[in-house]
Amino acid sequence: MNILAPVRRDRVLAELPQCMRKEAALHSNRTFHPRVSGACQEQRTGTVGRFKISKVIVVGDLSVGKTCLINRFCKDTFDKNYKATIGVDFEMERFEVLGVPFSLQLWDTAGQERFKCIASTYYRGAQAIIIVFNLNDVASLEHTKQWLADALKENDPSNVLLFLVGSKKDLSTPAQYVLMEKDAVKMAQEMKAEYWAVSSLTGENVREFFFRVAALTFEANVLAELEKTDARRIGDIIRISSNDSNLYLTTSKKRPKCCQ
Ligand SMILES: Nc1nc2c(ncn2[C@@H]2O[C@H](COP(=O)(O)OP(=O)(O)OP(=O)(O)O)[C@@H](O)[C@H]2O)c(=O)[nH]1
Repeated sequence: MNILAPVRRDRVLAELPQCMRKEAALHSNRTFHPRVSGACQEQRTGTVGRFKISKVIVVGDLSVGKTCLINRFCKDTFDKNYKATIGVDFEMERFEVLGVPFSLQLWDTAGQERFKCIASTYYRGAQAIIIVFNLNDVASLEHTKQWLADALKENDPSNVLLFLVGSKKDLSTPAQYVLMEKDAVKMAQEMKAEYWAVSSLTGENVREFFFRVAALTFEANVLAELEKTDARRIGDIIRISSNDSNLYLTTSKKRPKCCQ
């Protein structure tokens, strides 16, 4: 029995959302990996779509706009007053990707130094890390390296997707933005992260960004699931062939003379 309500119609992804900048993207393919779309069509996505909830953590300096970013996407609200996050908070978002249900757990963590030790205990097990900086504050971009290093201490770097997000785009003039973007794209390339610029006040790029996070996390999950199935199959083949050779050995007495 399915006790969950249907996925909201505006959380249905039928195509791969595109990156913002090709130079700083996790990949710039136009469509989902063919193995992933094939597996979805044939309903061979294993635990993805049934039990799997992917954890996404959002880190970055205090007041860069992490809570506002999550609230704009999940609740379509914006609060102009600053209320520090104490420790952590989280929101669940359900999607449907290529017909398969998929859930993200978005963890909003505290940027204030005094709450950092509480927040960092929740970093473990992330499948995606979103590092937020303020597009109008160069220091917050510089600090993203440290936020990433801290988050990666608790996670396997080869198994996690990274996103570098510049916030408060509405507050920069076009000229200021162009300058900041250059540094941000360079930073994203160094980190092997995908770069986005957003405004939670106007909503610019917020939905596009989270759709991209959901799609790429989903894609990585399904590929991992397919690799597990491949490994199991290879294991079976090795087991069967070793059983065969045992059979061969036990029946070796019957081998024709020419083979002995
Ligand atoms: N103009 C503008 N202000 C924003 C935007 N995003 C956030 N703010 C403001 O920036 C302040 C901090 O936002 P938060 O989302 O609370 O920041 P945070 O990163 O969660 O802060 P901590 O919880 O301390 O880590 C608030 O006053 C927000 O209204 C934005 O896109 N544009």
